[in-house]
Amino acid sequence: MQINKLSLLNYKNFSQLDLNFNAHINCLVGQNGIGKTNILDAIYHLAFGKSYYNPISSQNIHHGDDFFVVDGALEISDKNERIVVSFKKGQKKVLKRNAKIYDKISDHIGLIPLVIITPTDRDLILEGSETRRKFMDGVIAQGDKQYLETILKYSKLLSQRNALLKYFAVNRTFNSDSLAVYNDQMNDLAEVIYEKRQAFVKIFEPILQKRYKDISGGREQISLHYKSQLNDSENLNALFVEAQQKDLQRQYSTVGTHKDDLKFKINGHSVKKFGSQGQQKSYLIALKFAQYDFLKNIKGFKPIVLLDDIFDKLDENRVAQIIQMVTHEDMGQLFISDTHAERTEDVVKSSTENYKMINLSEKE
Ligand SMILES: Nc1ncnc2c1ncn2[C@@H]1O[C@H](COP(=O)(O)OP(=O)(O)OP(=O)(O)O)[C@@H](O)[C@H]1O
Repeated sequence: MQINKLSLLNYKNFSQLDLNFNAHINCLVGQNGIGKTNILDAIYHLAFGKSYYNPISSQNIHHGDDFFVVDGALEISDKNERIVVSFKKGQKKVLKRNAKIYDKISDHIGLIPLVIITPTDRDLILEGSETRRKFMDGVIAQGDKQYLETILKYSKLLSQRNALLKYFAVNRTFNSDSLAVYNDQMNDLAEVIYEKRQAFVKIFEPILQKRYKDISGGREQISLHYKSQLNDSENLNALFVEAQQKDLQRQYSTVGTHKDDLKFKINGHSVKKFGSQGQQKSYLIALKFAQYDFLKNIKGFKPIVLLDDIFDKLDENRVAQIIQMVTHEDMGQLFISDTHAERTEDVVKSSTENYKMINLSEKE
């Protein structure tokens, strides 16, 4: 699996850009604000049909223009593939695979397995449960289409149920039958989501523990726990009955798999509350590498890895360790962004000769 060429039209700060990539390691270098992250984000677009950093498509169009195109030439399982994502203001985003338009962008997810490591990953530890759910859903969905469809349906029903609760409050009315319609449908979907998340954590935890051990030298024991209101309840319908008064009062659904979370622990204690900065960073990198292993296992080929700006945010030892892991394991295609060309080249060169430096400052 590799990206051979990327062409951008009116994408963020690039009016037009054509790049050819190395099959192994690509170092995107150049000064701050030159567009290194934007190129990684364009690659992310090819895999997910959307930006990792900015979900508002119109803001990804180059200022002053009214459309963007991200066009990639790839090789997937020894077949040439062309993926094109385009967006015009006021219209629906279009995603094409070999000139054929997808009916739903979600049908594309999983074709290009990809792992992105960025300084914002620390949100996974520091922020609320939504960030961790998104991470978990993203990993599972890349290998399981039915799961993706189920969470999309669940989240649509959740919005409709919340709208109904609001409607009851605004109109001072209540109809248990109409609420039951949502409860029943969400109950069935929640059962699937719960089972698949449970199964995922069971497989993922030992992979994560192994990665953490390799990164930290094996001093501490880490764990990953799936927390769900469904752990202590028969099913979601039972939870809905218990929470009905609260839901009506608050005008939104207070129970369900949209409240699930992942608990990260080191030696039995919360990584967020008790982990040192170094332990938190190691846990995060282990999570991302475990994501890589998990995807590689289910896909049967190596995912693409994007490393955004990690030199500035991680100490050099950790970065060198990541690059070594990547090169020694023959990891597949890797894209690294950094402001310092020499720093990146030195680290990469010490592990492999198979790399390409792409200096964006020279492309201006
Ligand atoms: N829609 C847009 N139109 C034009 N320029 C944009 C748009 N969105 C972002 N930019 C510009 O892109 C630049 C940021 O690019 P990017 O984040 O990729 O830089 P970088 O090379 O990764 O920088 P750093 O080294 O600071 O992380 C900024 O100059 C920003 O103004």
